[in-house]
Amino acid sequence: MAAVQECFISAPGKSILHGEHAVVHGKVALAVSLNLRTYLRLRVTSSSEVSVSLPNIDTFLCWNISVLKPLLSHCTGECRSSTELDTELMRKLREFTGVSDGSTDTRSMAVLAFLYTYLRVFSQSEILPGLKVCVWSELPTGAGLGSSAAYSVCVSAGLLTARGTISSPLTQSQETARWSDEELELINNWAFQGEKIIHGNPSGVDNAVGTWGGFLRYQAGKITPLSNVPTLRILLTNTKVPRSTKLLVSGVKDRINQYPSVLLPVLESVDAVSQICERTLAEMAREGASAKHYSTLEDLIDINQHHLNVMGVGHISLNSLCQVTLAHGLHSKLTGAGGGGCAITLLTPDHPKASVIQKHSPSPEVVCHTTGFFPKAVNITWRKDGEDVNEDVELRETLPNQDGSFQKRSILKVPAEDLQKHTYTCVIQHSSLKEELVLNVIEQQIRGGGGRMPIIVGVLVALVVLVAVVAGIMVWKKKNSGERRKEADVKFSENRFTLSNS
Ligand SMILES: Nc1ncnc2c1ncn2[C@@H]1O[C@H](COP(=O)(O)OP(=O)(O)O)[C@@H](O)[C@H]1O
Ligand SMILES: C[C@@](O)(CCOP(=O)(O)O)CC(=O)O
Repeated sequence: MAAVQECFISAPGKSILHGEHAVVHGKVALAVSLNLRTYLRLRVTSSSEVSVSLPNIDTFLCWNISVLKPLLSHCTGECRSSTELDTELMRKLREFTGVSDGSTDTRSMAVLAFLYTYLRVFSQSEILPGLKVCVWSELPTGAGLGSSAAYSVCVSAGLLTARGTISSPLTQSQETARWSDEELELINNWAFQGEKIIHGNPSGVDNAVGTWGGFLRYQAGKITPLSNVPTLRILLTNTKVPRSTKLLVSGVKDRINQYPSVLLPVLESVDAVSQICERTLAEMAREGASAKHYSTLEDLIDINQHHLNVMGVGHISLNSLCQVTLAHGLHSKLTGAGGGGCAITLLTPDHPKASVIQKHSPSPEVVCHTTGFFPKAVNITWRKDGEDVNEDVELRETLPNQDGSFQKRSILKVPAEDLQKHTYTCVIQHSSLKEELVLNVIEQQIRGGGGRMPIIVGVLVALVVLVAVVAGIMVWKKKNSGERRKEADVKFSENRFTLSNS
């Protein structure tokens, strides 16, 4: 396979709905990719140096290839295996970089993971190539959103592409291209090694989401994409309390060893939480979301948050976040390794607020406008003296609001005299309403259910990183690309490359 000289790759972060920590011990986790990504630009150079820029962690390093080559002296035959960590290479790298075994230092971990992958991927090639690599991210580092996995996925995909082990997926005429499942699996395996270096004992769920994207069920290495899921609104809040995944994961292990009879049933219970959640989401997608479904999801969040506290990965900042949201009727839990970092809050359906407006120019018409509702599905119809009106109706597209709710309008063309002679009503049906919302045109009412969400969003806004719509594949947004697109040749969006010439 021909190696490429230059590539631009990105991988998403993730949020775990349920199953963090338990997944390290073979239980089920449910996780979803975020529209926050890590980016890598790699260039093969004719120089004898490998230079790495990691601006998020203030790290800019350069090595001469002649000092790296001896680190591979033990490598013969099987040295390119992507499934097992080469402990001898790790020992040499620790000696070379001066990083101790128990270190959790951000820069050291990132550099070790990069050098390890570089040396192993190119261990069987004639020469170690000169490279210029830059990795940067929209994800907060060490906040539970899988920044280390997104980093490892980008590094693995970039180096494997440069080595020619996986194909360059783009041709000149293509805007998007996909790696094959085999190639994605290879990227994922190598990324898992990177995760082992950074985390110590990862389950593999983070790199799986970073590689495949979308909504996944993960258990003991088995990755199952879940497509039959409803759209949920999840508020993601960063407590900004720093913590180390590596220490938290090993702390849970110690606790299990100390109190197996207490902790093992807790892990079983978390497993059951993930499974009930999965079934509930499938039911919501199949039958439509009901208040009972939401109540189940809220119960599961509360139960799991208690379990995570029992595992010893809670934090006072997370407890107060849960209390603040609960005071407004909303349920939260930590996401990722905990000990600080991020939490998720399930936002509940919102009632539509509605109004009708009469317009006389350019032609007489009435506009029925409804906004602030969630989920997206809504029905707006018109009635004349109680009978449905289907003619002269222009139904506009449902549009998103900034807070994740939606708005929609319907326009009825009707002569002014008809409005005097007949009773026209606009009727709104939405799953959050017990009864349909009926607005009389002449009264020009402004009505609607009282939404509590604006208050909540206001309360949390200082902490909010992102309001994520969590379901299905999160497509990379062009409008957010700004400066990045100018540099972009190739993007890796979930499991796709996207060519960007602008
Ligand atoms: N943008 C980045 N540049 C370099 N290294 C990164 C970057 N993002 C993450 N990392 C590496 O991943 C580590 C964070 O991993 P971890 O503690 O598991 O947190 P997270 O929950 O964000 O994955 C950092 O210490 C660093 O080594
Ligand atoms: C705690 C754990 O379940 C998730 C860790 O996620 P993060 O590194 O905090 O983003 C560990 C793992 O699954 O490897």
